[in-house]
Amino acid sequence: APATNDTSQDLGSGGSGADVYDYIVVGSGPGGSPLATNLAKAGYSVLLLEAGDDQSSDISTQILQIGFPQPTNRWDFYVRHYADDAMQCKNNHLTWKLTDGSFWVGNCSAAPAGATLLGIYYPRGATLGGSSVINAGATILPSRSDWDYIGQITGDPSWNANTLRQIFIGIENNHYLPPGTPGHGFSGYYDTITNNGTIWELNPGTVDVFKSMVSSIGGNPADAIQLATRDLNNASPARDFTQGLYGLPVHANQIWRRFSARDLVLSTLAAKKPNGNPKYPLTLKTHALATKVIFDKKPGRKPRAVGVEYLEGQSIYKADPRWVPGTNATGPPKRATARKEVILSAGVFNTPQLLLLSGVGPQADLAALNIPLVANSPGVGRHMTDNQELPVVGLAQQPFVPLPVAGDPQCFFGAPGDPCVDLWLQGLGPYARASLNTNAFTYKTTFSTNGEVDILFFAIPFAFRGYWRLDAVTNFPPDPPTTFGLSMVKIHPNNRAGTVKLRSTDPTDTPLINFNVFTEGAANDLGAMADAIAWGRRVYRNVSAPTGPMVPTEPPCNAATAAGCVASDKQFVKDQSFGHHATGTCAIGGLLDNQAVLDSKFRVKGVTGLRVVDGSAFPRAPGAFPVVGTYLLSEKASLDVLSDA
Ligand SMILES: Cc1cc2nc3c(=O)[nH]c(=O)nc-3n(C[C@H](O)[C@H](O)[C@H](O)COP(=O)(O)OP(=O)(O)OC[C@H]3O[C@@H](n4cnc5c(N)ncnc54)[C@H](O)[C@@H]3O)c2cc1C
Repeated sequence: APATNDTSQDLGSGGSGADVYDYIVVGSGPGGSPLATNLAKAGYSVLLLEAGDDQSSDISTQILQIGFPQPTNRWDFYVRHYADDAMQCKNNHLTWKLTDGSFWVGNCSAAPAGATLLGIYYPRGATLGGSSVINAGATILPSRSDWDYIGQITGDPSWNANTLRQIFIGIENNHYLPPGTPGHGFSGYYDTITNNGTIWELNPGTVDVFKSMVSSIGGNPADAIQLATRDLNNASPARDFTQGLYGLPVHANQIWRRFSARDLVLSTLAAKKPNGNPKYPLTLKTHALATKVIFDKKPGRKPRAVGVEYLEGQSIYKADPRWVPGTNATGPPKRATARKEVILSAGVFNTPQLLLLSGVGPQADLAALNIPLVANSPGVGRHMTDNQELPVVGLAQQPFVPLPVAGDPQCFFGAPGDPCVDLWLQGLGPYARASLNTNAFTYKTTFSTNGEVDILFFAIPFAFRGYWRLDAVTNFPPDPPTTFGLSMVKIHPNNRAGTVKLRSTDPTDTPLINFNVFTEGAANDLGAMADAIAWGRRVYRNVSAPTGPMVPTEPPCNAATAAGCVASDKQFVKDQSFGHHATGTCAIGGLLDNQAVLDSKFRVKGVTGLRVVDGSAFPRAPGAFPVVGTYLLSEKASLDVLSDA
């Protein structure tokens, strides 16, 4: 049975009674849950601490199409893109808090009097299952070179593309390809699905845009629908180098029920022995905010992680939208002890925060906050990267209206009484079918450094300009129904200049987060994105009637030639691009690289008994989307931890 949402509950079973376990895992997202459940299935007692609660009973967390970040399942971070206020101010999607407590979104020039600038909204999942419960589900394997790169920088031959593909085959439960298709798995836990072409037949306007995209690289526009069902995770060695239109796989099953890391935890907890006792020694505590790793420090030996401190209580972290000033933990910090290891999987912002609070980080930063030094690790909270995104927006000659499907009721995004939810529960209706964002177009710009595609587009009749709270008042008009977005995602960004630093020593405070976008490798990244914008404009102009020719509107540029737009396009990208795939704040690297926080086995350098297994560990952004790569990291780490057990 699903866990309850009661405050600070010990929802598992197999712990030892006292707060002593073989392993303690902090965070239940794609980094933590596979590892925690694998260790428990191997017979080790595991405590899984999760600061959020279990929202399984919220139907919107089950239906992929209506799974948005909710106040009950997210933490709201507000980040900077630049240290420089003037540069930051140009962003059109800054969030401000007004004097009456409400939120307003817009750039600095129009901010209401008295408004307090919070920053650029950057939600993360904070619930059982982490961000995999609220994300868009896009499941795109990293490039082969992303895995080989880790092998190169660490000298560890277990990091290579073939091994990681085998791990993928082991976890995937593919619902869109014929069983036996090479490079895929059909009996794992990670459901994958993509469109079967029907969605495009219902959306002829989108297909008109597809045709122009296909023509732009010399393809046959008549093949557009078939191409938009192709497998983007195919095992061909040419995959990473090949431009074109594909189906975009997502983590969901054949009725588009979201798979998330939560499923792994709940199914492991639910498994019973014949006598009815829990089968696996996994203990889950929700509403448990880890605040510190406890170290055993003996002279002449590296400090050893022996447990964690945690606070119990709902919504005690200040990024929780339900947090109200004065909310406290339900008691003093508790302690749990790990006989073997502590593993941090608290996500790209919270794992470095925890390390810093525990005394592992840049020595000077820790000294400035009077945090006793456990290990000087200059790379903690540094080298953060992100896949910057931006839509190339165009207007069509007519609105994008899908053809009606006989019998389909009007849907209400899961609001009470939504008839589409009732249908979905029977495996029917619009929510049980592919949505429009199940397409991808891979594009190689002239700035690709290794011959691989370096931009991924998804094509939707909507301009996806980033994230902000849905209850905020926005300072921009709604888009007309003729709007289309070629949403671009920068693959292999060169910038790793982002930072996560402590705001204070209060573990319920959010850290200070600055992506320092386009600081490193900017000529390449901005060049590629400007190249891709020019391609998007060409695509729009060549869309056939009745949808086209379309008029490119954003980024705005009235120059007569494509070359004339490059400078303003780059500036627009600098001002308005956004991200939500942050990785790399505790990166794996070579033993001699003092910026590498982890060795190739996820062990935190400078101490023992402590690993980091989540999106923080990537030394470069894994492809265009990080989530499936994070599950693969966790599976690989499971092998490493078990081999040391
Ligand atoms: C809105 C949104 C859309 C996205 N869309 C996609 C997509 O389509 N495809 C894709 O590949 N990626 C997507 N991502 C990114 C992807 O989901 C994340 O990269 C991935 O989930 C990271 O996994 P993780 O385990 O590192 O961290 P998370 O998933 O963030 O999990 C961390 C967990 O740790 C818990 N935690 C944090 N601190 C503590 C603490 N101190 N004590 C106890 N628990 C703690 C949190 O509550 C959370 O549950 C999206 C993300 C968001 C937010």
